[in-house]
Amino acid sequence: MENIVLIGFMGAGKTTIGRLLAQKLNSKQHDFDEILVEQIGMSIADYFDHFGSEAFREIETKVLQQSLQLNGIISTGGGIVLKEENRQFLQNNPNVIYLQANLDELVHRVVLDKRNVRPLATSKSPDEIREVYLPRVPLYEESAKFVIDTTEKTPDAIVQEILDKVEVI
Ligand SMILES: Nc1ncnc2c1ncn2[C@@H]1O[C@H](COP(=O)(O)OP(=O)(O)O)[C@@H](O)[C@H]1O
Ligand SMILES: O=C(O)C1=C[C@@H](OP(=O)(O)O)[C@@H](O)[C@H](O)C1
Ligand SMILES: [Mg+2]
Repeated sequence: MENIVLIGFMGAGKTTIGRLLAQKLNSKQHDFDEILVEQIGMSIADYFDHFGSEAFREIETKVLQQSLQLNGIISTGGGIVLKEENRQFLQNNPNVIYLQANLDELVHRVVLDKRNVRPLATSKSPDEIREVYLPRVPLYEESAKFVIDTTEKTPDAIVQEILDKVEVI
């Protein structure tokens, strides 16, 4: 099976949808949230505090390069498109899906998600989150083969939409 790579802003559902897709396809999920925490040996929030975002982005790029060699469902982190180098890797992959939602819904989901502390979104105002979001939109668009609007859709409906779009055999 070709891999399927999910990109998009924080709260887009990359982790949630990736998990469901992997179950449905009887495949493995490679989730950046989990892989990065394991590699850095602390929470992402603590890593940002101690070492800063640049160091985090370096590790994230290595994780992307390793993950793209694997089969399965790859749930990236929302900042993966910031580096040109990463965008090129993504453009060379056949099944990169941009999970999109309107900003109000993304903010709402992130605020409600108590399992994850996101240094660039948790405890920020909606205006501050918009400042992070807006410059990223064209980067997600240029990195993806397919775009799926997840606003007001259930995870199951989104999974079905993805399966209708991509070649998974
Ligand atoms: N389609 C959806 N509708 C409603 N809530 C969702 C949807 N997808 C994800 N969520 C919720 O939004 C939060 C962030 O989801 P997550 O999968 O961690 O996003 P990401 O990995 O893209 O940051 C979680 O609380 C999750 O349950
Ligand atoms: O958008 C970002 O810069 C980030 C997104 C997070 O992952 P999710 O998109 O899975 O929340 C995580 O990698 C880190 O907090 C930075
Ligand atoms: Mg995630």
